[in-house]
Amino acid sequence: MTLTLTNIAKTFPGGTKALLPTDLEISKGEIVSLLGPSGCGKSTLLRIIAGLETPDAGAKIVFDGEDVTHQSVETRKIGMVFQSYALFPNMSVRGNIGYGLKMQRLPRAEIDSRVNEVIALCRLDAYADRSITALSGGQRQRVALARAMAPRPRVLLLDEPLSALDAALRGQLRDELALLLRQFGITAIFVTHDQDEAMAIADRVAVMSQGEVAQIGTPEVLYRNPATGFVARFVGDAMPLEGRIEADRLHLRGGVLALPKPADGSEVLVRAEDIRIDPEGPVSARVETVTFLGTHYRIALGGLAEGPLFALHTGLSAPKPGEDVRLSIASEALLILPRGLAA
Ligand SMILES: Nc1ncnc2c1ncn2[C@@H]1O[C@H](COP(=O)(O)OP(=O)(O)OP(=O)(O)O)[C@@H](O)[C@H]1O
Repeated sequence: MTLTLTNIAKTFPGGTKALLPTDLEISKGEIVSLLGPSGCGKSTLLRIIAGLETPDAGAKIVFDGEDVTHQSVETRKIGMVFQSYALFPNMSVRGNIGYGLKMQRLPRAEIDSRVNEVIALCRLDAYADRSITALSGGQRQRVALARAMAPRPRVLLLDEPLSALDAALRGQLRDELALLLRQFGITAIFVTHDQDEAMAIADRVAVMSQGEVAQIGTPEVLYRNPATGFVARFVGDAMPLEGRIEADRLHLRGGVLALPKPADGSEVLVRAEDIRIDPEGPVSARVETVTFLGTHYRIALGGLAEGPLFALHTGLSAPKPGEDVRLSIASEALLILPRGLAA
């Protein structure tokens, strides 16, 4: 299903502008993530698509050429998965998945066949007759997904579906969810505030800030070509380099860096993986802390900015806290961007 959103805005009573006029086009089978900090309006946008919230006048929501702007939640034929799962604890897995189909009064045989189909797809065969209370968080999440998919929705909406899980399980389920959504081939919109999750699951990510889509693109485009300092910070944790810009030179406390182009009035940012500890480097800094993380060391460098700047360092050894080191940053790795509106 293709989803076309035009001029979607939301002003809550009292005047809070949760969402400024937004346009978005999502292709058939595409998975789009709405990514942004708390309060940026992502849930509001999702709830408007679902029909749980009414947009301001002038909005248009079209599902495959059909205007659904004024349709109720039920007639939109969407599937939803929430953080809390909202499963019925006293029912079995099978009972939960079939519940919506029963409400639709589908014939028994049809219900059974659809329930079996999603149980197999979500690899829940071994748990089908268990009660929900006898499942792990990850298994419950798969049941919630299976239940949302059983009525064959036109679009699947997911609101922070992994946020109730612990960190290790989240990582595993993130990849699993990405795979399942693609197997379903369904158009899906996924709300999260976690950049790794958005990048792992979505074909395109819409980065939101203060009620607006700051940038939409593939994870690679957002990472390599962020449009603003805000997007660069949010996707890939770019850090601002505080210094004085004079044409194509950035004067830092510890030295001068060459910029790829004149940057007066812009913001210069860098990512931890692009800072090299290099005895020949043009900038000096002091090592504050060193954290060994297995694949690399994470080094906090002081004396460059107000707060520390982090560098990822690979190799068999690392400098020690208190040592003075020299750094280099390839000029093409520096991000020169308009100052982010929501820094
Ligand atoms: N029912 C409401 N009445 C008034 N203001 C609301 C209502 N719901 C949300 N808001 C406000 O609208 C803005 C956007 O909220 P929304 O829930 O869409 O943000 P979000 O990006 O999903 O945040 P979170 O990640 O914290 O859920 C916030 O400032 C919020 O306080």
